[in-house]
Amino acid sequence: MNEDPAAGLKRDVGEAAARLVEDGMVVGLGTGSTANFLIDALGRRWAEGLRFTGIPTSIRSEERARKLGIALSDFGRHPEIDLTIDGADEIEEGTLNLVKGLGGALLREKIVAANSRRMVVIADDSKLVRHLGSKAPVPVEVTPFGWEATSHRLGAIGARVQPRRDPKGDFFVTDGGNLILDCVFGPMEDAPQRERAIRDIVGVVECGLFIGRAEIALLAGPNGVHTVGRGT
Ligand SMILES: O=C(CO)[C@H](O)[C@H](O)COP(=O)(O)O
Repeated sequence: MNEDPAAGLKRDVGEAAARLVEDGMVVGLGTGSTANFLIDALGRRWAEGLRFTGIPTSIRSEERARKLGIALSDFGRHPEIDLTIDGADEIEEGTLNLVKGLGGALLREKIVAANSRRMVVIADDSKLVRHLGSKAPVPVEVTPFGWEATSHRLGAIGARVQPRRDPKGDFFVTDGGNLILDCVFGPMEDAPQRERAIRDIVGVVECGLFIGRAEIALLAGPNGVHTVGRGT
């Protein structure tokens, strides 16, 4: 198995973010390899006596947190979340707008982020980009019915579209039973408008552009973890 070269940095930032959680909070638990380090660190804090309620953003994160004994609840019972901590595939300098969803959990992640008082994004500093779309495609979750037509419409607004497949070559199916179309737009100077254009297409369930959601980013680099706010 290939070792993730950024694993150490992801661990550092996951552990730093776990220190933001306080007793009594309702906490959105992100998805992905960085969020896994956060969940593991929260599991250790739980064992030491910290008590909070976790709202997982995917079945994978739910299973991981449950194994560590963390109390979980469903979003319907806690529609107001104090703090969500989640990873990202790209973080735009200055705006902290994000591309998310290469891990396939973007719909729940966006619902949880949209209903959180604060969202903190955690990543190694290779995820910081000048413009979203520089390195990552924009994942777009679509209904299985009519996905070809939806794909065509995404192509018409400038995307090079690749349906996501699982390791066996079948369509990747999200926790919500939908498909993902990975859309390459190249570097975008107009991500907010692009998000609206994507979401206007019938058949699109949600898109992996997170505009104005993250309040701060914790970024890990060789010199440690530092905090970046919007506009800096
Ligand atoms: O959006 C996500 C999952 O849907 C992840 O947060 C994103 O893919 C980052 O993952 P990783 O921490 O493994 O690099």
